[in-house]
This record gives sequence, structure tokens and C-alpha cells, in this order.
Amino acid sequence: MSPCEPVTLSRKPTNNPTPSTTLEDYTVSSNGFLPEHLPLERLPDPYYTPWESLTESLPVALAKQTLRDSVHCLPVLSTDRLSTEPEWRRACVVLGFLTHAYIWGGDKAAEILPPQLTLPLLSVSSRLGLPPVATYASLNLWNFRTTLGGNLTDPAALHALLTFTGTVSESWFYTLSVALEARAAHLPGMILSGFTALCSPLATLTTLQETLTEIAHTLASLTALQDRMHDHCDPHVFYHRIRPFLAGSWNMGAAGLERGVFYDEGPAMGECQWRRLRGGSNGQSALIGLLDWVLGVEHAPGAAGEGDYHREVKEYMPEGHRRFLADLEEAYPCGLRKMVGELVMADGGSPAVAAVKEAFDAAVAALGAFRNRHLQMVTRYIIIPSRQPGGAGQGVNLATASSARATSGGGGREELTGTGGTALLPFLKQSRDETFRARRLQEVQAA
Ligand code: HEM
Repeated sequence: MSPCEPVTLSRKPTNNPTPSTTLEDYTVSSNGFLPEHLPLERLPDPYYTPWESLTESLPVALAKQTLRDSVHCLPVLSTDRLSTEPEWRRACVVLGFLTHAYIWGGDKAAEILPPQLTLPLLSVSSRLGLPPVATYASLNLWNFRTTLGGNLTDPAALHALLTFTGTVSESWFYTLSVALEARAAHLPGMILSGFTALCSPLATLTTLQETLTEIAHTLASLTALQDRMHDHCDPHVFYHRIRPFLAGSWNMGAAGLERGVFYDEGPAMGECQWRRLRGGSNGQSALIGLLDWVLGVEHAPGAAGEGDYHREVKEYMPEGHRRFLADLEEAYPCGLRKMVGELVMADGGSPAVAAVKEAFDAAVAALGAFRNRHLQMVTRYIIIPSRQPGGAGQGVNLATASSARATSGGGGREELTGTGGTALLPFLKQSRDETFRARRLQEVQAA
């Protein structure tokens, strides 16, 4: 088979609805999963000044431990005066930060969230299709501004709008992910048009190979950028001061939330309930979900005792992004892996097909390398600080709970918990191993 010969394999979409070809339908922009325009820095309606004033002084209020009192003094504001999408997103950012600051901003975690936060948070979250908690979207995707000419791919040009600590480490931690998303901004469109092209009668092996090569190339750039976390994010500051605020209420018994968090909706309102939700984590990035799907990476449910983490975190993505992944998965199950597998089975001896297989393997290896580097970062930012004596600080939170586990002996390191509530090391290793397994094409064929 020559590279320019049309490919004639069964890679037609299933009978299910095909993905809309308009990325905007999925709130995917020319900046990928980042918004088209810079996020709002403040809600324009003065009605929301009480929220904005409190978030402005968030690091100070947390340091002085006055944040909870200030929240109690807030009026219960309605979301009726939010109109544009950027305003709803800004409200989501503000309320996400205030909620986590309230829960973790004391010597002990607060188990009860007051109506000043629950009522607007539930309304905003429901409007955006997100759970009522801080997510990757509110911490990262919608929480940045730019300087230096506004190049989103340059982390030095990005600054977080809101932080819990006011530290450079925290701003860098969030905005490095913004730069990562920006560097991969072309992937959603490229992949979507790649599939459209591959489903045409004139599809060629060259198109397939070029798509795979570009994915591998972009992933190598993301891995290099990930390494720059060390430039300005101090592991000690991250572990002891930042990470505790990112924790959710899922699997946080050791950090003081045995039952989760009670969302008090006030008298005669809603059905107040205990909720156990995962905290903010880059695991909620639709970009990584997209790469997993396109390379046919299969994450086994029940991995490392985690239920179906990779499926479940999709519920923590903005509604449009979640729908984008779901439509692609439904229309083209197992992404390019299935196509490559069919080619190899049909004509594995041809040099052109061998080149496609090589490009596929390189792309999978690049995603595996990304996850390997991520594991190294987790070691530096969580495992090592958790074992260092004397830094655990006061109170009960994710840092003190993790340090107690890590230093208790008996292999405690395997029990450390991520902000998303996972048993982090076994879980991350399994995700990495599942990535490399995508190279076994015969397994998807058998499925
Ligand atoms: C200091 C930096 C970072 C630390 C300490 C860290 C830590 C963690 C931890 C503990 C988890 C397990 C899930 C949980 O319970 O939260 C996780 C998941 C994950 N993180 Fe990070 N992370 C960091 C930065 C990043 C960056 C920059 C990315 C890039 C997108 C990233 C991508 C992911 C992904 C995709 C997952 C889900 C697991 C997987 O698919 O392999 N992380 N991270």
C-alpha cells in the first residue's frame, strides 16, 4: 500500500450522531479548551461587590483566619444579575475559591457550608454543568490574565487572577496549565478535521501519519513545559500552603471530612444534603481526556481502588467539553487506535502501514512519557515534602493528614491521597501503564 493510496477500512462513524463540526458548539475556542477571550477580572455589576471585595483580600483574610466570619456577614446574593457567559464563569471562579477557603481556612475543616455560598454556588454550577466545588475550570481555565503581549503559551506572561495564598508559587501552579492548554490549542480542531478527512473516500495513510506525528510532537512540547513547574513553584509552599486548599470532600476522612460537606441551603430551601466531591485536579483536563481517547488508551474501571476515576472526572469538566469528548467517543470508539489496528491487520507488511504504526507508537510513547514526568513531579511536590519532618504545621488538613500517613511507617507512602481523593501513587502508575498498553493493537481488535 502506498502512502497516498486511499485507505478503505471500516472507520466510518457509527449510527450515533456524529460530532458537530463546529467547535463553538462545544465551547471549544481558537484557544482550545481555554476561552476565546481573556476571563473577566471582576463582575461588572456593583451588586456583586461583596463577593469581589472578599476575594480581593482572600490571602489576608485566610492568614488572619477571618475569612469564615466575613462569609457569615455576606448577603445571600442572587445569580439573576449574571448575564453573559464570562460573567457566569467569573462567578464560578469567585465562589469556588470562597468555598474552598471557607472549608479549609481554619484549624479544622468546616463541615457545613453556609447559604451565603451554597445558594449562588449551586445555581452557578448548575448553569455551567459543573459540580458545586472548585474544579480545573475555575482554578485554571477561567482564572488568568496576561502581560508581556498576551502570549498564552508563555507561562511567564500569565498570572492567576485569584489565589488562596498570594504566592508566586500558587499563581505559577495554575497558569503553567493554562500555557499547556494553549500550546495544545490546535489539537481539538486538528483531530476533529483529521477524523473528517479520514472518513472521506480519499483518505490517505499520509493524513493519518501526519496527524499522529503532530500529536507526538505537541506532547513532547507539553512534557518539556510541565518540567518548568520547578521554575517558580516551590514544593514546600505547594505541599503545605497551596495543596490543602485544593482538596475536595471525597475520601477526606483523615483530613477531617468523614461525612463530606453539608450544603446548608437555609430554611425552606432545596433539599440540603451532604456531598462528597473530588477537589480540583488537572485530571479534570479535557485535553488529556482527548489525548487518551484519540490514542485509544483504556483506563480500567476500579483502577487502584478508584472506581471509574477517568470517566467520573468528566463530570467535573464544563458541559460543552464533556459533550465534545462524549460525542467523539460515541462516533469513533477507540479513536485512531482502532484505525491503525485495522490497517496493520489488513496489510501489516507494507512499509507505508509500518510507518503509520511507528507514528502511532511514538504518539503513545509521548503520552506515556508525559505521565512518567508527571509522576516525577508528584514525587517532588507531594511524596518528598510529606516525609520531611517538622513541616506539617498546625490544624487538620490534607498536608497534615498526608504527612501523618507518610511517616507512620508500614509503607504509608502508598496511602497518600490526591486532592481529587485518589490513592495517588498506585492510581497514577496504573494510568501510566494503561497508556503504554495502547500499543497492543490486537487488544482493541478483540474488544
Ligand atoms: C505540582 C504539580 C502537580 C502535582 C503535585 C500533581 C498531582 C496530581 C495528583 C496527586 C493526581 C491524582 C489525582 C488526584 O487525586 O488529585 C494528579 C492527577 C493528574 N494530573 Fe497532576 N499534578 C500536578 C500538575 C499537573 C499538570 C501540570 C498536569 C498537566 C495537565 C497534570 C495532569 C494530571 C492528570 C491528567 C491527572 C489524572 C491522572 C492521569 O490521567 O494520569 N498534573 N495530579
